[in-house]
Amino acid sequence: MVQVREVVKVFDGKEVLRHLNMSVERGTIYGLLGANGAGKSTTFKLISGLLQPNTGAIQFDGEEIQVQDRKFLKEMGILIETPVFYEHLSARENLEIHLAYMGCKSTAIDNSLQMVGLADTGKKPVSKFSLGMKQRLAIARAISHSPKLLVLDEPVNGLDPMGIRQMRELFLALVKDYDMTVLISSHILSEIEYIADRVGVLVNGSIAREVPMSEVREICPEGLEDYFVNIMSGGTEK
Ligand SMILES: Nc1ncnc2c1ncn2[C@@H]1O[C@H](COP(=O)(O)OP(=O)(O)OP(=O)(O)O)[C@@H](O)[C@H]1O
Repeated sequence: MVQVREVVKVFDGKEVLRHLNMSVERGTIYGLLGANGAGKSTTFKLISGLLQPNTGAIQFDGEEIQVQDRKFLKEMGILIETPVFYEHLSARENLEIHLAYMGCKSTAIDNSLQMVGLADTGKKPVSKFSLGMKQRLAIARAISHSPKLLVLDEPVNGLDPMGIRQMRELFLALVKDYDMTVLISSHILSEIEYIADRVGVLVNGSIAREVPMSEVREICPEGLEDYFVNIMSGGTEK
């Protein structure tokens, strides 16, 4: 569904991404890992068409992504960095505005709010939401227009353990029952380990390893955290 080919992204004269290649298969969950500042959010913004690569190309569903083209935006549900809302409006009103922008009917609002556990927030303005509630609303907004691809940068930030578990089940269900493909980053490696089909590790601006989770388990029975630490410390065998 997503093919990133030889992408270079430069900020202030510094190559943040250098010859980045990655591919995300349709109907799977891809976990993108990397240390702070490795370039995960930048990669997600490029794939979402929010940023333009300096060189290289990104294909989505066989077509080259054009930056800020609403045709691509409609196909993607995006949660990158800190989500921003109309704070004086309710969850429902925020989703109405989002769906109007996307050119979709508001019929999916109840289901989206239900899926993230915000069905009972009524007229409460977002300014009175907790951090975790805002994160849930951001997930509801990302899925509300039934995108093909969900791009989720640290989506469980601020969620309590129950919330993390609920969102984990939700992401798995979105792939299984709603035909979505998920691209996700998280520093909580146990979460990625639980849901991802494939992981990519971003080091020095490119993907150092891209492997199925089954291979990670074979190479590193201790789990994804050990696999990740091994790569970060220059390990070659794992
Ligand atoms: N708009 C920008 N202008 C200049 N530098 C930027 C910009 N956006 C990101 N960077 C730089 O690019 C690098 C990668 O940032 P990015 O946010 O993609 O990393 P990340 O892997 O998502 O980090 P984290 O895990 O801390 O969220 C960092 O050095 C950051 O300072």
